[in-house]
Amino acid sequence: MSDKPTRVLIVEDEAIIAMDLAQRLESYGYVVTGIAASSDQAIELFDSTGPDLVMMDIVIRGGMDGVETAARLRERRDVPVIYLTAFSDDETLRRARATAPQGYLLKPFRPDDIRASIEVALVKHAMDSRLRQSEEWFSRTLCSIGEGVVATDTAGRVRMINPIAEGLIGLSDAEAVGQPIGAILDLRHERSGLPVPDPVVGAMLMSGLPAQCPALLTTRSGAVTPVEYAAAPIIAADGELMGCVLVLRDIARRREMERALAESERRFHSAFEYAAIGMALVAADGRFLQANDVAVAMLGVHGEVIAGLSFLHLCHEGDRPMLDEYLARLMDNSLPSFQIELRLVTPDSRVVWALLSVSAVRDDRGSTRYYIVQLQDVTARRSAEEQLVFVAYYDALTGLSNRTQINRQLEQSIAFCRRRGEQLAVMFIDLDNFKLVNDSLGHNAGDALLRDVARRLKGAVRETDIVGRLGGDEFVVILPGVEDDNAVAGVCSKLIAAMELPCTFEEHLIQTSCSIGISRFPNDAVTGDRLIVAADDAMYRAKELGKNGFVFYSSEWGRQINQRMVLEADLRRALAESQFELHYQPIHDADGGVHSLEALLRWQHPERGLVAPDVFMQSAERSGLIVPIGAWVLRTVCSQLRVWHDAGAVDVKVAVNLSARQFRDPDLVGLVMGTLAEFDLDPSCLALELTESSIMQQPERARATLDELRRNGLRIAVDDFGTGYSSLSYLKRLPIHALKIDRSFMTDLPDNRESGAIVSAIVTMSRALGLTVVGEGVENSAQARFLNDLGCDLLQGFLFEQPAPAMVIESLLGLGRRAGMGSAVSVQ
Ligand SMILES: Nc1nc2c(ncn2[C@@H]2O[C@H](COP(=O)(O)O[C@H]3[C@@H](O)[C@H](n4cnc5c(=O)[nH]c(N)nc54)O[C@@H]3COP(=O)(O)O)[C@@H](O)[C@H]2O)c(=O)[nH]1
Repeated sequence: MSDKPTRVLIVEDEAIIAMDLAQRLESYGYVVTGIAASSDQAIELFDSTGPDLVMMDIVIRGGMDGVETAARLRERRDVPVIYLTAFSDDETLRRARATAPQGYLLKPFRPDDIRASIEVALVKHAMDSRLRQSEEWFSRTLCSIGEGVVATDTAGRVRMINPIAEGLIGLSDAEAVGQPIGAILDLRHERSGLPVPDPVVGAMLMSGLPAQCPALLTTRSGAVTPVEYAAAPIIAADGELMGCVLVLRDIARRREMERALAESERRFHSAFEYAAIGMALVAADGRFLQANDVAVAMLGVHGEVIAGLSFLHLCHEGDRPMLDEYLARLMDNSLPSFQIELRLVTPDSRVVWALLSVSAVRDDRGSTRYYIVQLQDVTARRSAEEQLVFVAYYDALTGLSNRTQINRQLEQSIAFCRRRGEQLAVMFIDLDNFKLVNDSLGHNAGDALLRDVARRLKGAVRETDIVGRLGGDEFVVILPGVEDDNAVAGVCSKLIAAMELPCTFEEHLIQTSCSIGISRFPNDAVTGDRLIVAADDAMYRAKELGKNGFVFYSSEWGRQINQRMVLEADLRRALAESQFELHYQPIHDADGGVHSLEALLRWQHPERGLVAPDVFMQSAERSGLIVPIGAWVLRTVCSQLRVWHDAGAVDVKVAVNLSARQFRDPDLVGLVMGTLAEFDLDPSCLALELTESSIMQQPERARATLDELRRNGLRIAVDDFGTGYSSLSYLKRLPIHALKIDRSFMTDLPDNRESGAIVSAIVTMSRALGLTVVGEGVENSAQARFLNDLGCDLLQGFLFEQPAPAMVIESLLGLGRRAGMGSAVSVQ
C-alpha cells in the first residue's frame, strides 16, 4: 500500500451533501480532487484530476446517470467506484451491479461507513486488479502453449479452451464453453476407428501421471487429424477436485514424417532385397547383420548361416591388409566410402572376385553403426582378364611362359643378377626328333609330347628357375644366380636324362631326346636377345655334334653371329635395292635336247660380287626373308617367260626352287596362280622344286598344298632326293611328277657300287611309280652314260651348261633365233 493519501472524486448533484462528504473525507485524511454535479463534469474532472477512487451518486444531472457515467469513467481508467444512493429501483441496482462497483454507500452517510467503504473498495479493487491480471496472464499462457488445452469443471463442462484447441476441434471459445466435453470432442482409436472412452471421466478417476494416447480427432467440419491426448484432474490446494484439463497435440506432421520414414525404409528394403547385386549390412566388428539373396548365393551360404559369419574372415588373406586399410580410413572419416576389388573365400572354399562398395552408417556422435556393403561378383571378368594376360604371356599348350614373357623374365633376371654380381645361364633346348613324331603319329601325339617335355623340364629345375616355350619344339630354361659351368652342366645332364624316359601316347611309347645350347650372362652376352641368339647358336652346334647333348656357347662364335646379323641386314637391302638376279640352268632329255630350265638365285653384292645362294639361303630362311625373296624369284621368272613366249619360244618351261618356309606360307598357291595370271601364262610352263624335308615337315598339309597346285596345272618335282628320310612308297601317295636324284650320288658314279645301286633303285622305282626321274650334278659323260643306261629321263649338270643369266642362256640355246630367226635347240 502507498503512503500517499487516497485521491477521491465526488460526483454528487446535491451541493450540501457533496460538501459535507468532502469535508468528512478530508477529515479522514483523503484528498478530494473535485466535486462534479453532472456526468459531463464528472468526466472532465476525472480526466483532469486523476483520482484514485470515485464516489458516484447514481442519480445525477446531465445526459447520463451515475451508473452509465461510472461505466464511461472505467472505460477511460480502471478506478474503484462506490455508488452513493438514498434509494434505487431494482432495475437501477441491477444496472449498477453489472458495472461491478467496489461498494455502495447509503444516504444519509454514517461517518464510520464512509471510511470503511472507501478502504474496502480500495482493497477489493486491488484484489480484482490482481485477479484480472492473473487471469490475463493465465489466459495468455494457455494461448501461448503450442498444444490444445481444454479445461472442464467437475461435471465435464468446458470452462475454457485455448486457440490451438479451438482450431483442432473447430469451435470457438464462446461456442465451446459450457458444453459437455463429450459433445464437442470426437476422438477415435487410430486402428479400429471406435470412439475412445471419455478422457475427462478417466482423468477424474486417475491417480498417476496422464499417459499420451494416440487417437484420431474429427473436427466439426469433418476433417480428421491424428492427435495425442492426455487428460489430468485439476485439484485445488485443499485437495478438492475442481475439474479436468485435456491436452491435445497435433501429430499430423509427425505421422507424415513417420510415414515418409516407413516408406523410405520400405524402399531401402526393396532396393536391398531385390537388388541385382549382393547387398549386406555388416556390423562395425565385421559380423553380417543382414544380406540379400544375391549376396547369400554369391557367398554360397544359407540365409540363416550368414548372420553368424564375419565379413572380414571371408576376405582372402592376401587382400586383408588392403581391406583393413580402407576400413580404417572409412572409420576415421578420411573416406566417405570406398570401392575395391578383392577375393572372398566362401565357406565352401571357392574364391570369388568381388567388386566391393562400402559406406558407413553413423550414429549422432559420428561413430560407425554399421556398413552398407555392395558386392558384385566379377569373377568371370577377372578370369577373362587373367585369360587374356595368360594368352599374351603364356603358351596355351604347355602353360609355360611364351616368347614375350621369357624376354621379360630374362631381362628382369639379368637386372637382378647384375645387381647381385651373379651369373645367369640361358639354355636353348630343341627336341631332336619332334617332326618325326608329329608326322608319323599326328599332331595330338606331338602336343602330348610337348606337354610332357614341359612337365619334365619344370620338374628337373628349381622353382626359381624359369622355363618357357619359344614355339614348336624349342624350349628355354633360365638359371639365375648359377655358380659356374659345372653347375650348368649338371642341370643339362639332368634335363637330358629326363628327356630320355619314353613318353606314352595312346598305345605308343615315344622316345625322345634333346639338344641344348647354353649361353651365360655376363660372359657371353649382357642382353636378353643376345643371350638367346647365342644359346640358339650353341644349340645348332649341339645338333651338328650328333644331337642328344649340350654345348656351351663360345665367344669365338660371336663374330659369326655378328656376320649373320650383318648378312640379314644386307639381304634386306639387297631386296630393296634389286641386287638379286636369276641364272638359268638347262635340264636335258635323253637325246640332249633342252627339256626345261631351272631358275637359280644369285646375289650381285656391291662389294663381294656374285654370291651363290648357299652363302645366304640359310640366313634368308632363318629370318623369313626368303618369303619376299621367293616372291621376287617367281615374278622375275614369270616376267622372263612372258618375254620368251612373246618372242615365240612358247614351249619354254622353267622350274623354280621353293624353300621349306615358302612352302609353309598359306598364301603360296594364291601367289603362284596370281603371278601366272598377271603375266598371262599357262601353269604348265612352271614347275616347282621342293626338297624332301620341306614336304616331310608337315606331310598332311604338304599333300593338301601339292594337290591344289597340281589341280591348278603346275608340275611338282622333289629335289635332292635320297638325302632325306622319306620313302618312295610314301612319295607315291603325293601328287608329284618328278624326282631329282641328289647330286651327291653322282660324284663317284659309275665306279662306286653303292651309289650306283642307290641311283639304279631310285630310277627303277620312279619309273614303276610313273614319275619322271632327273639326274642332277652330271659333270662327266660317264655319269651321263650310266644314267642314260639306267633309263633316267632327264639330266642336268655342268657337263652340259653352268647356270647363266637369261641373255647368255638365250644365245646359248638359240632362243632368240627360234623366236624370230629360226631355232637350233628344241625346248619343250
Ligand atoms: N629356295 C630357293 N632355293 C634356291 C634358289 N636358287 C637356288 N637355290 C638353292 O640354292 C642351293 C644352291 O644353288 P646353286 O648354288 O645355284 O647351285 C645349283 C647349281 O649351280 C648346282 N649344280 C648344277 N649342276 C652342277 C654340277 O654338275 N656340279 C655341281 N657341283 N653343282 C651343280 O646345283 C644347284 C641346283 O641344285 P638343285 O636346286 O638341287 O637342283 C640349291 O639347293 C638350290 O636349290 C631359289 O631361287 N630359291
